[in-house]
Amino acid sequence: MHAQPLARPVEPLGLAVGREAFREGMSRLGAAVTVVTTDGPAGRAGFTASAVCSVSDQPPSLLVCLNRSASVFDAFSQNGALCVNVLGPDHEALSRLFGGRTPMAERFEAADWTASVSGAPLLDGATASFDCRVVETSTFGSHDVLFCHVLAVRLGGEAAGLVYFDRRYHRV
Ligand SMILES: NC(=O)C1=CN([C@@H]2O[C@H](COP(=O)(O)OP(=O)(O)OC[C@H]3O[C@@H](n4cnc5c(N)ncnc54)[C@H](O)[C@@H]3O)[C@@H](O)[C@H]2O)C=CC1
Ligand SMILES: Cc1cc2nc3c(=O)[nH]c(=O)nc-3n(C[C@H](O)[C@H](O)[C@H](O)COP(=O)(O)O)c2cc1C
Repeated sequence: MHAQPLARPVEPLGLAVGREAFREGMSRLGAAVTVVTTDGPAGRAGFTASAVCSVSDQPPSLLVCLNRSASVFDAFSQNGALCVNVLGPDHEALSRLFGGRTPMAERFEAADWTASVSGAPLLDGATASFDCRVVETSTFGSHDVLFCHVLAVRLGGEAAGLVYFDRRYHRV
């Protein structure tokens, strides 16, 4: 048997990777929808986030990617604490509210909240909530990546979720 040559002709892959092609591809990477909240000296704030990821279970940690141009950016970077609230199937309207361009008071009026250990608002009825302290921040492109130590986890009654895929919400 002869070994196959390693080099193969390069085939066209499709769209060149500009912003639009990147977003088109990313629209097919389904993700859980969360509302990330904070409270502290810089005030209460929250935004819808799909760029949330588990990092390590020792120490229990996760990351959140936050656009520096978001109105909530200063509150998050100054408070140093946040809560990741994983949304359930009935939270589509809440996700839209926290998804931008709505005054902060109006966003929070739409649901019930409990203060967590870190001070960040925990969403009552969330599928799961991760109360966190921000321990490290990296700046990359338009976003800051917030590395967080998880201080406490609260589980909701039912393991049901909301996924954002193909620019639409899907109940899981
Ligand atoms: N990671 C992020 O910052 C995300 C931001 N969004 C915001 O919601 C708007 C609507 O999103 P879609 O309906 O999904 O349509 P879209 O065509 O704007 O985005 C498609 C996908 O690209 C990614 N994406 C969008 N904007 C991004 C950004 N600034 N940085 C990194 N990744 C980004 C996300 O995975 C998104 O689901 C976006 O224009 C953006 O403002 C939505 C999802 C993730
Ligand atoms: C489904 C969905 C997912 C989003 N995910 C993120 C995210 O992971 N990171 C981010 O910075 N913004 C994300 N956004 C956009 C923010 O929610 C939005 O910029 C934020 O609410 C601030 O908006 P504002 O500047 O009008 O207050 C997402 C929006 C939607 C609708």
